Amino acid sequence: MSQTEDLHKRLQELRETINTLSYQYYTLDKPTMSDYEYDMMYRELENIEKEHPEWITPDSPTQRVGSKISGGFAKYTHDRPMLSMGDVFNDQELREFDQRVRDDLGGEDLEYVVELKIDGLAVNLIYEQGQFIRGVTRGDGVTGEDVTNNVRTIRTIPLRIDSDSPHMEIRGEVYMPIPAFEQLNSQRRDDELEPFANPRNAAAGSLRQLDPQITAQRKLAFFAYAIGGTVGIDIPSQEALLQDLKAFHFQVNPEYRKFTNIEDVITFIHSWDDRRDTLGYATDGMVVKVNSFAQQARLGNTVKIPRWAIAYKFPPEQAKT
Ligand SMILES: NC(=O)c1cc2c(N)ncc(C(N)=O)c2s1
Repeated sequence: MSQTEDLHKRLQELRETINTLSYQYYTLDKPTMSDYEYDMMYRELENIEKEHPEWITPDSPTQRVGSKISGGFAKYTHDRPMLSMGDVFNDQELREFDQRVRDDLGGEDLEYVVELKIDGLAVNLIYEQGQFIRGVTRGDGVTGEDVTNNVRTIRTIPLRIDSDSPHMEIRGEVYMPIPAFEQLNSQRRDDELEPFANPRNAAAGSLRQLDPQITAQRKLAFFAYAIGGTVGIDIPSQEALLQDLKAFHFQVNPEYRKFTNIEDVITFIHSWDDRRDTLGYATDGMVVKVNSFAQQARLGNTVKIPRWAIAYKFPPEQAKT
């Protein structure tokens, strides 16, 4: 093999290895290499790419932080609308949701998957042949803002996934972990800037920066939880989808559970009443979904919201005295 071919092979090894190390460090929170070794590999990759810019690919870890854009964000229409969700605020309304679902399904057996509702901002990630192509805010559910360069800086979002689907839309929530939020606000107070009111506003403000260098410093993260218009893969249920998203190396919130009746759903929801503030990220409720995608399709959606899911909203947290 020629020296150039050797060098190109080394670049490809470094790119794969560093992406895997980032996944273990940021998504699994299980670093497998010292920072020094990581930095040496990263610098070697940067040096080879400087010598051969023609070898740079969008999924290279050096491509996470792009350049500032001018003139605001382009608009992008989602292939499949990002629906909002009906809200309920008490147990009785959860039981009424369950009754409606069972009536519409003619009394057949069903399962619910219950997930934490992350208090961030919903984004749509588009992958083509496994390559991260575009990140779009939810916007009005039909059209959002193209914030690709900023989404690219989020370390828990893989730049490449192991799928040859020509088009895949992964949906989830960009959020700011509480420690990052508190550190950011402390810095803003030192700089005599207005602190962010809550982690959701901080995440939204950070994702809508025109300069990705600033977004990259805000320590945003992403929980994947849904799939949009997708070509070529057939997933039977929400539980299977969450397992697939995890296999694609997305961060999937681990606090989801599956139940066959609404009383167990209610018990699980209330098990969070006094321990939400131990999570390290902001939540504003729980999402209850019919697990089977076939049953979801039969239940369908109204214009704005699914008939197969409901969001239980936690009561506002008591102001800390
Ligand atoms: N509006 C929506 O459809 C959703 C919003 C959210 C949210 N903020 N966090 C988690 C989930 C989830 N796990 O499904 C959903 S679904």
